[in-house]
Amino acid sequence: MYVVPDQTGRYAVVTGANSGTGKETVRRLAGAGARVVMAVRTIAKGEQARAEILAQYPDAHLDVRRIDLADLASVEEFAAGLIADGTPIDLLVNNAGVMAPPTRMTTADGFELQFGSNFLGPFALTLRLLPLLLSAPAPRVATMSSGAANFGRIRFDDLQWEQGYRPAASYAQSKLADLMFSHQLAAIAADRGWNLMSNAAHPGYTVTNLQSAGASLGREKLPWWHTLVEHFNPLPKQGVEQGAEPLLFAATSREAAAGAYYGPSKRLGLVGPTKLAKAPRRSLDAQTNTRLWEAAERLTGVSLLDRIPSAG
Ligand SMILES: NC(=O)c1ccc[n+]([C@@H]2O[C@H](COP(=O)([O-])OP(=O)(O)OC[C@H]3O[C@@H](n4cnc5c(N)ncnc54)[C@H](O)[C@@H]3O)[C@@H](O)[C@H]2O)c1
Repeated sequence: MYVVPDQTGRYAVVTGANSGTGKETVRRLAGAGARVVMAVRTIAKGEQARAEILAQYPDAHLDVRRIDLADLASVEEFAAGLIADGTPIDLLVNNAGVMAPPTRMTTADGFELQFGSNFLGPFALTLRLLPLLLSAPAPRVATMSSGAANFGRIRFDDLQWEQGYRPAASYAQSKLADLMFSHQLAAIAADRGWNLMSNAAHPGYTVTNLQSAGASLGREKLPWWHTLVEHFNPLPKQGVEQGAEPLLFAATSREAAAGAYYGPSKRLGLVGPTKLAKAPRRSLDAQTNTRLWEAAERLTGVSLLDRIPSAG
């Protein structure tokens, strides 16, 4: 079991903090002494998770705040709240995500739901919080990708899946985009001499709400392929305590490195202790990563130069 080093004095923001690996990440960060902003879409669910964590760690400093990553105005409002507070952010954990709505859905801004909430929302959030991150002494941005990134391809000619939506391929694209974003942020930080560590993780196969039926995704019942996977799947699965470890390692370990990608080490990389994961080749091409970054700046209207006027 990975032991999170002392986080006393560190201020963290975790998205998707009310369930799954996000809630476990908050629990372990709080247990190690961090103050944590629990960024959630539904305040009541966030408060419920907060109460559960406080039952274990009564002295934890947990602040539940609303963000909808599928709505750029909500991302801006959330960031504005933190900017108004002015507290330097030591750690941003881009954990939240959705998987494979059976039919094409869109965000408030008209983006395909997975590309919008798994990649563009976190992209805008990270850029908006950069000034607060860069005012912390040793800031980190840990981003949750997925083994699905291995099967992803960035469809620059149809990022929003307007020509033939495929749920799993769209999820894979969004998670590859997360990894490319993490690599590109690390490259930018190195280039500009920022003391900011950007890295990424994937949780292997972890039992969470991600795979459940959910009316909010238009999924009254599980997709057929998921039922097959559940019944015949010989793949190992793990609980959130284990599944959150690569992300916690990326976010807190003194051995973690900028630009690195972490995942479980055993049985097809789906379970087991954390180790460096092999990033898909497609996530390592600097030119393509720059192209994706520029597309994200255009689509979100949030750019690096706006955030850090003196940069460049
Ligand atoms: N569980 C797995 O096996 C697995 C595998 C690979 C990657 N992942 C990744 O792990 C991360 C966490 O997922 P999980 O497995 O804990 O599932 P989960 O469904 O329990 O957690 C996802 C969280 O994201 C939040 N979220 C979704 N859309 C949001 C939005 N628009 N705005 C704000 N929050 C939003 C949800 O409310 C929830 O709290 C995701 O990024 C997912 O892609 C999970």
